[in-house]
Amino acid sequence: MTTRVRPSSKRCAVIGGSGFLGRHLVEKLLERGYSVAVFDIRQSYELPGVTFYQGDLCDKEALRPALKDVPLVFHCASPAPASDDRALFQRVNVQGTCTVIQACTELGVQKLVLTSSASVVYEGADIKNGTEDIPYTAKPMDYYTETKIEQEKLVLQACDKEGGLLTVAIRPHGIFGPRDPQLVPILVDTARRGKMKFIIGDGTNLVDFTFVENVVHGHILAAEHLRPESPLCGKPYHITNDEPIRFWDFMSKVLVGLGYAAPRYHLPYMLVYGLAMLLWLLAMLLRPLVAFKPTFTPMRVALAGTHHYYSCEAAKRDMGYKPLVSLTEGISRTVESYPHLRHGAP
Ligand SMILES: NC(=O)C1=CN([C@@H]2O[C@H](COP(=O)(O)OP(=O)(O)OC[C@H]3O[C@@H](n4cnc5c(N)ncnc54)[C@H](OP(=O)(O)O)[C@@H]3O)[C@@H](O)[C@H]2O)C=CC1
Ligand SMILES: CC(C)=CCC[C@@H](C)[C@H]1CC[C@H]2C3=C(CC[C@]12C)[C@@]1(C)CCC(=O)C[C@@H]1CC3
Repeated sequence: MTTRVRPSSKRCAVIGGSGFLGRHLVEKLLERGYSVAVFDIRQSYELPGVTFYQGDLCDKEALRPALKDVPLVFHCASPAPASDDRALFQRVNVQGTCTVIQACTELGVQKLVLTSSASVVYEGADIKNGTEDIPYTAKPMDYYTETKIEQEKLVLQACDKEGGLLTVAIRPHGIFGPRDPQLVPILVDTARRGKMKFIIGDGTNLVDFTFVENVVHGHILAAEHLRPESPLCGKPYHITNDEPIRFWDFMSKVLVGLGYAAPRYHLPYMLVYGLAMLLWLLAMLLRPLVAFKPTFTPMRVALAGTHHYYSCEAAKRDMGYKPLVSLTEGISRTVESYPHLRHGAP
């Protein structure tokens, strides 16, 4: 007779645990007494309490050892949104997520928490205090969003309350914090190239930026409240700082905090959006001859010039979520963590 090891409830796996959010999640889980298996295509650190498994999540055989005897799996791996490689997004976010679900089911994992994105409902028009019942956009603005929608559907549909895998999706928005490879580095790079002088539109559009530790808190609460009888089963939840801020005020606070000038001059939104569309078409047409990646993509211009903030009332109600770190504190901790990106730093 074979005896199956009963997975310890303080064991979990983090797929994408080498990334920005993943590593913060791993650190908090360790603090809370979990032992963690990290599965990622690259290893970026070593920590006591973490077992590292390197591999591609599309490869079930590579995944299996990381998920064996683990009751709880967090899936926060994805190619970076800045990539415009449709085949890669399709392979990793869609096929790879099917593989993750299959592996979890075959290995008897009890809970799967997916990091989705609030952008699954965003199509370039204003969203004010959006709730989770807004339908998925039928017109995703990039391949990243297109495949995040498919990924979220797959995970939520896999939820089986009758003794099978339980699933939930967390939808963060505008994650920022120490070690973020995207937001602050893109902003500083744009400023260093002298392109952060302009505000797109009238500058009053409100947006959610969410400090990474609040996103981590939302993930852990979701995992701990996910039970067959709980309302979380098969549902998506927005996790934000619950403090929408003007996009350009946020950018200015970070820039000024790092010693750069805040943008001052206004440009009409439709003009910049039109130019970004033209540039994008040009990039497509010239792709066989020259590869260039415009900074001002239509998606980015839309994000910079429209309202997009979301309600996190459902997370408060169903899992007792409350942001732990305010926007002001989050911005100052973030700015302090980037001495090498300060104005004048070598
Ligand atoms: N950052 C944000 O503002 C937001 C992020 N999200 C979601 O949060 C999650 C985490 O994002 P973030 O931490 O910013 O991203 P990161 O790119 O920092 O982390 C993702 C990690 O997954 C790894 N990875 C990519 N492809 C594979 C693969 N095929 N197999 C195994 N590992 C892989 C990446 O490796 P490598 O770096 O080598 O590609 C990286 O280590 C993502 O799902 C993202 O969609 C949602 C909303 C907002
Ligand atoms: C709220 C949210 C979803 C943020 C996600 C992160 C990125 C999409 C942004 C981080 C830095 C932003 C940025 C721009 C667009 C959106 C970001 C890339 C601009 C390119 C918008 C146009 C400009 O004038 C320069 C901006 C630099 C920073």
